Amino acid sequence: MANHLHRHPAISGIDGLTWHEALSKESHFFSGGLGRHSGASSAAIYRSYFPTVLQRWWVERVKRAGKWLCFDACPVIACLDFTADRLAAISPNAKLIFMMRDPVQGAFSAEIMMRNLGVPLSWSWTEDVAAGDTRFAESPDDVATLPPGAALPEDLNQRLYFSPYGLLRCGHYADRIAPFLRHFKRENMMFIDFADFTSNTEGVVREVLQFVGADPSLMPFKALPPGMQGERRGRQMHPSCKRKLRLHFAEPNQRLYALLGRDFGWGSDVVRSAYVTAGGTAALALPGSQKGKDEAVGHQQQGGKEVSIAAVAGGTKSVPLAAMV
Ligand SMILES: Nc1ncnc2c1ncn2[C@@H]1O[C@H](COP(=O)(O)OS(=O)(=O)O)[C@@H](OP(=O)(O)O)[C@H]1O
Repeated sequence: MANHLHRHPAISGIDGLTWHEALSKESHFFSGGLGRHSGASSAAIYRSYFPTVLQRWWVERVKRAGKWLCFDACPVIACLDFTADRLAAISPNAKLIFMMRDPVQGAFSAEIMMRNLGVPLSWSWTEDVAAGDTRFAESPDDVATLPPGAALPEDLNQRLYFSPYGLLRCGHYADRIAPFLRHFKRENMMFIDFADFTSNTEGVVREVLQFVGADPSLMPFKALPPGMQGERRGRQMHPSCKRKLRLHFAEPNQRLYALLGRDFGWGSDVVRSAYVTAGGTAALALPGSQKGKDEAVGHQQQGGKEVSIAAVAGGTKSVPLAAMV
């Protein structure tokens, strides 16, 4: 999406760094790109990431392409709850676009991206689920309500990117959207299913242009290669891990669908999951059931492995994407 928006004559991205393609679309300002004591609350400093007002003059007066718009396609903005009020203080009328991918796919994409960058992760979604598996252990989110201007924890990025639960938390979309709903008008927020973007890229790009107030007719659509594509190099999520993640996300996904009044259909293959309990009795767990309860009921220890049996019932990541300022 960022690559498409860059093509519009009225839209500028950030003036990014060059060593990785992510840095030409993502400021990482709110997650401490300028240091954890930088406050990440200053409008002037945030503005310095973007082209100068000379660009506005060029776009609006010379090219006559409409109102000049800038965007920051930094997914961590929406992964960190404390960013909502900082962003609102800087740009209260920003248009927010949340592009959300099936969080199971998103979690694997995140691991692949980090491994391809050479990050030595101590865990992998390619491994079988084991008894007491720490990959799914909940960790506290002690930065959720960090006050504006407060210093960021030194290990914020490690927690966000390197800890499995840090990544899973990003996929609890209803919870991540909630702070933004408190600080921004609903009509300034747009929600996109990544699957719609990939299957109907032109249509979704056009909708985004209309939403932000850019004239779609000024940008003839062109198919582009996927941005930030992660080479799999034969790596696959372990089936047991995938099932466990499906169950992990079933309840947060249902809350997202209720919040937005729209069923994204992620993991519809595990609509009903029958587990074998330790006593050998099958228990039915529905995606809307209470968080944590499913796992307590449904997993059996067999030779040190945790076993779940999913009954398939029909059918077969963020991320949040951009803040327009
Ligand atoms: N047009 C199009 N079609 C299909 N897939 C696409 C497209 N654009 C981006 N992608 C896939 O999106 C993943 C990268 O997303 P992001 O650029 O948002 O990365 S990040 O979240 O900012 O890290 C990354 O997913 P994976 O390859 O699964 O890792 C990209 O391949």
